[in-house]
Amino acid sequence: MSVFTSVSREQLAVWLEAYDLGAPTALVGIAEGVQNSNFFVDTERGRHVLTLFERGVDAALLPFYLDLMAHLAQHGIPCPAPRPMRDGRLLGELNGRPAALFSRLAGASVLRPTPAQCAAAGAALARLHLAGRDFPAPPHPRGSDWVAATAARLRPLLPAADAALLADELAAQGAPAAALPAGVIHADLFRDNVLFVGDGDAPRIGGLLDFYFAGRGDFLFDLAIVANDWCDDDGGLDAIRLQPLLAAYHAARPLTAAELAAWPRQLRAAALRFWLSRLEDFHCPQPGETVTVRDPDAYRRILLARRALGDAPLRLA
Ligand SMILES: Nc1ncnc2c1ncn2[C@@H]1O[C@H](COP(=O)(O)OP(=O)(O)OP(=O)(O)O)[C@@H](O)[C@H]1O
Ligand SMILES: N[C@@H](CCO)C(=O)O
Repeated sequence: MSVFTSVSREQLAVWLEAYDLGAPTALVGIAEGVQNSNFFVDTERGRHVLTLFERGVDAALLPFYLDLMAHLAQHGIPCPAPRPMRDGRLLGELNGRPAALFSRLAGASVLRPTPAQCAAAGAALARLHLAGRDFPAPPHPRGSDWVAATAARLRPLLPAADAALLADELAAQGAPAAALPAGVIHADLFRDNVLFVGDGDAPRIGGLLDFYFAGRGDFLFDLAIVANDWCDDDGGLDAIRLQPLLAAYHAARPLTAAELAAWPRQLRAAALRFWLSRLEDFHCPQPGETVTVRDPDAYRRILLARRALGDAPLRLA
């Protein structure tokens, strides 16, 4: 279920008067998604997606997210482009929620990506990093401060073995060994946030969605998030999918020696971040938040498997 706040055709028609897009011709709630309320909206002048932002998204950061998506779209990244109102505003309010209208993108997400789709995702991530490199951004909201605070809050709630694993991993992460190339990162580019068109052997990316964890961060952390989700094989990393992902990323933005050395640790940092957020959603659900809890144990398994890989630098084939 992903329409948490409903919108009537009458409300939509009034709201659309602020835009230069004509009257609405269709309004359909979107079933996918677990955080915001999304609708396909057609008007006399185009096809759009309407998003009502629910409580899980930090409303203070919405102007940044919308400006970022506008910037990336202008630089050729296939992300939803916010539609400006007649007076230039990107963000409005509908039915008591902050709301925005976006370009409707083509394609569908895939649960089992092919090697070619992994390569397309790697290239798209590198292009996103290059396009957002100089865009002013606050730190992404799930960085080291959030990790430390969330770990401290969760530790008393966890079984002893999990609390020990958490403490050990935090100690192992420690301070970064070297500054890594940084800029705007997506920070949540899971498979369900990428739309593909074309078949699995000749894919084209139709859309990169859901920028609501974006901010400034290490590019390698973003790549590790993608590798952990796209290339996981029951905890292990599947080389058949990982190699094309990394090679395509590297071809568009070559990884530095410091990044190759930091890879094992970033895989663990990325696994830890999602283990913690899933544990937080499970143990400390926020009143009024709509987020569906995803399995924390999947990321506990991924963290354990990445720890078992050791510290050898990444070697690109
Ligand atoms: N601009 C767009 N063009 C086409 N489809 C879109 C667009 N934005 C969203 N969608 C569709 O809506 C679905 C839900 O969107 P999204 O993933 O942003 O949901 P959410 O609830 O906001 O976030 P989450 O990823 O946390 O579930 C997507 O899977 C996709 O099918
Ligand atoms: N991608 C996240 C949820 C949405 O941020 C997860 O799988 O835990």
